Amino acid sequence: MKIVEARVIVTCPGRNLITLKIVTDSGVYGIGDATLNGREMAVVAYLEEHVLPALIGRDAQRIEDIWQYLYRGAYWRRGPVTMTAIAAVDVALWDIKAKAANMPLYQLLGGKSRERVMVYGHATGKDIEGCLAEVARHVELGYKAVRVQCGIPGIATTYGVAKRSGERYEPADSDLPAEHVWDTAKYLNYVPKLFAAVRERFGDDLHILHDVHHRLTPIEAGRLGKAVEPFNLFWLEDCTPAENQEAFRLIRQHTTTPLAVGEVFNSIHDCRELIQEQLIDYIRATLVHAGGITHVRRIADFAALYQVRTGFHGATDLSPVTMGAALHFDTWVPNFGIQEHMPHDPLTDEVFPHAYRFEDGHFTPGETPGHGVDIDEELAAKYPYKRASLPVNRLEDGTLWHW
Ligand SMILES: O=C(O)C(=O)C[C@H](O)[C@H](O)CO
Ligand SMILES: [Mg+2]
Repeated sequence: MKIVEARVIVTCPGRNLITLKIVTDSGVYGIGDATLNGREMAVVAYLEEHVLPALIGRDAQRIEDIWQYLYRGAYWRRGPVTMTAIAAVDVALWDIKAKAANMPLYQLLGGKSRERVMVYGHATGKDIEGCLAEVARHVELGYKAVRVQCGIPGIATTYGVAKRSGERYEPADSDLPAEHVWDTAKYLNYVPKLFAAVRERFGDDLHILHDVHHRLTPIEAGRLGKAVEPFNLFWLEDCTPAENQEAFRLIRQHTTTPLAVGEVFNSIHDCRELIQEQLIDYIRATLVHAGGITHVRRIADFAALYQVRTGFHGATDLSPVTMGAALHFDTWVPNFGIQEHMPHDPLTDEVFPHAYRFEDGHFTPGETPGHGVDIDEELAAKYPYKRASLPVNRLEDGTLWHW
């Protein structure tokens, strides 16, 4: 089954999304997501200039060999641009293999380990009351797990909080990076009150999650984890930047709050100590940014040895193609924890028809052969790329901080 065509489709149906389409001489084609939020065109250039010409004529069935060819063959290994480009190829090839086998992808991976995939939704509010109203809406919709984020008094903008209540949160919201302001002391004083209010209003059964988005130092993260133990969080995410994996030893010494890390990781080497030393509980590295199914399967298998479970990134900058492929992976992977879910804009869903379905706080990937997600190219062409940047963060004195 030879690859005869490989091309990149750039579209912006509400937000920028990059898709790779690989066509074989048998007529079977596959698609992969290549979206790297705020750096989209770097991956487009990498694919078009360096990867796609080398794919033409190769056997689409040789997924592992193509993965190794693109990884080792680049010489410049790893990094988000390289690993996102490899992921797009890999997911498209798994899509082709499963379609050719006439199987939904989860069957090819090893079959179902569960009937359905629990997801968490995002409740965001300008203040605690606003967030509680959003939690109530999610509970009404059937969610069993909700990530809670709210505005912090005295800080003009806070990560994860939509501009207007009830609106979708999209951080890449301006041509050039918007400048946000951060104050750790105000955040640490306030955020435990949010968890207390959620527990009081919704009881003990609802799973609650929170994303610190890399803003604390290790000792501050330890202090927060310890302070919020009574509220029994499902996880505390990205409590400190994780380039320094050792930092998590300090946090672990201070708290039993479960920790999730890894949405910015692109390789098993980014999380090797975190997993091996059992410094985290959930690994968030996912298909699109970490080399596709071929590589993330290695991360998940390695994590399973240490009872670390998956909790894949699933923000709206990960296209429906990643969502579909991730749901097949989640259905198979033995050490599944939870899957993030942020609904896409209805227009995005129209451009990417898909087989996955939400019901009662869970998703099922569908039975369509492949990963079950397609692209309507005619519709996609109506929405051209529009540059959009993620914000930057500064402390009140102007020091550049982690966003
Ligand atoms: O969904 C999350 O947990 C995020 O942290 C979302 C990120 O800010 C987003 O994917 C950045 O592109
Ligand atoms: Mg996050």
